[in-house]
Amino acid sequence: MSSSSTTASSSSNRVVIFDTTLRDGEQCPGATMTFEDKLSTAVMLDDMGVDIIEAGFPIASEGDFEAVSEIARQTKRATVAGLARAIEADIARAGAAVRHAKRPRIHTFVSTSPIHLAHQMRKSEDEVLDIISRTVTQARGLVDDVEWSAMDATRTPIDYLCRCVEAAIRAGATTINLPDTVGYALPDEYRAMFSQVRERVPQADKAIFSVHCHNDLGLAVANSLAGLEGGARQIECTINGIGERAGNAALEEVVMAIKTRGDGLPYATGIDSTWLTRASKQVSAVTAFPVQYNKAIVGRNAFAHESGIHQDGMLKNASTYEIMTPESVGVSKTSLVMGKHSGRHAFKEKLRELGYELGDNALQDAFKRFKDLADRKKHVYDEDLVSLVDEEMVHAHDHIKLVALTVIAGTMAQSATLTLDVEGVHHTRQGTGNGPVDAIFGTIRSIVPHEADLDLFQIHAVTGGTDAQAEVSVRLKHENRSVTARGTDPDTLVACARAYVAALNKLSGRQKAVAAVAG
Ligand SMILES: CC(=O)SCCNC(=O)CCNC(=O)[C@H](O)C(C)(C)COP(=O)(O)OP(=O)(O)OC[C@H]1O[C@@H](n2cnc3c(N)ncnc32)[C@H](O)[C@@H]1OP(=O)(O)O
Ligand SMILES: CC(C)C(=O)C(=O)O
Ligand SMILES: [Mn+2]
Repeated sequence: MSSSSTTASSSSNRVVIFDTTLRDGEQCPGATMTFEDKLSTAVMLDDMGVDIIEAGFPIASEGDFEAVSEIARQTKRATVAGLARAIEADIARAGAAVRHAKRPRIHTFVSTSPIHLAHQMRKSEDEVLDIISRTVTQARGLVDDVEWSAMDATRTPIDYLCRCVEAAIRAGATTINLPDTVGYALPDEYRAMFSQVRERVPQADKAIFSVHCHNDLGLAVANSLAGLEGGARQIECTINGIGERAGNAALEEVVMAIKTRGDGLPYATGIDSTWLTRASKQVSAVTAFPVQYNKAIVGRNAFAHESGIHQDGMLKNASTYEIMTPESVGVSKTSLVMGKHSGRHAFKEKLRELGYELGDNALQDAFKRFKDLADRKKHVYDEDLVSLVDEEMVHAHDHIKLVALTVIAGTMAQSATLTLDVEGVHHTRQGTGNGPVDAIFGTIRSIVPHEADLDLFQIHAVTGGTDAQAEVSVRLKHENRSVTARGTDPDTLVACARAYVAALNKLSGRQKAVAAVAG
């Protein structure tokens, strides 16, 4: 795979894919990822052919700095970028985090719109121009590959935007990103902004122009593609479209639009599209953000046909109702039916069909849980396996584990007796509550005291039937940090306990904050 800065220019049709799942994606409330989640996601992004991985915002926290540094060390092909405000300390920190990468990039940004200059930055236009020159020069002193972004570009008067872009290019920026930070632009406006800036700024052809679109009006993908028509050749996007507020342009949608509509969109990316389903599942698993059923490309229904006329057409010829094949996004026609008599080979093959490739240990653990499930449940559906493997992938490094749970529920009393394994030591407690779920959560809290509040609690069935697995989502909030986690089990109350414990693991992350287990 060739690096972005060497191949993309507005005269080439190669579009650079800049993935910001680990930075802008992680900015959506509750989507916090652990260090291990970030590393495994970065490895996957590298394998699938992403050109640039924005690994985080190194000044934001020690954890983000460590994650960006480790991703920089481990990434084999992609450029690794760290985000920095137009502040000396941010740029130094980003430079230190990415310096071990084969291809390091510093991505620095500053606001340019009158609204942001007046209310957020409280600086004049000239002061910001000066800041751009200083900070881009500083970044170029640290790395050769510097991206500069005009925050809120789409609400910036074009004359001033051109002066800012000119200052950034003169100071050495190699990529110029003009984001639709607030998701306000219409496709034609966004295209025109790129055309005008590229036409008016001297030496604009020295830089690659980049789109970065938010989905507040549901236009993020349409705007990103319109930006290409205006001469941009880098698209900033995220898996499943996660990101600040309504999210960013979805990587899978951008990639498949380009691949499927080569006639109208004469561009190419370096992404191997057969990874898209797996990538979507991995990001959904590590963030615990469900993918909506009708989500384009990767939703559960994206290739499902229910109505008679459509099914009839599909049986005669798939092109009647499918504009791309499921195989092209990594969904194979599933054929194996799994049950309690299935063996490891079939299990492994089935997971491959569903888009998962597990290491030996994870496969063994998942197989054991599958057998347990098959003993308890009449039909093991694909959705059951997906939930089971998602859990396995996410919880391999947990330091708090649910060992046993007994619950008394009903009209007379509600209590929970619970055993947790905390860093290898078993703790058992009994507690009561206002209902069985309250009793379980209270008992967990008494074993592992913590300050976080329960911010969200949701239950839904993974499949139909009264023996369906329950999937429970729990969001915990502590100060300004919130994490979401999922737990599944045929027993709804066990799923509740699993979800709460998973959220606690995520919240304490690597800090082993559970050292304070109640004696
Ligand atoms: C559009 C985007 O997605 S921008 C990226 C947003 N992402 C994040 O904010 C996530 C990570 N952020 C953080 O961890 C924190 O906000 C930090 C560490 C970066 C900064 O924390 P704090 O120093 O406590 O500042 P706080 O977040 O309250 O305020 C932001 C400050 O940065 C300034 N600022 C914002 N953007 C920029 C910029 N691009 N360049 C320079 N200064 C900026 C604001 O004006 C404000 O400065 P002030 O304190 O002088 O008023
Ligand atoms: C930091 C910048 C690129 C951003 O995320 C935005 O403007 O939306
Ligand atoms: Mn953004």
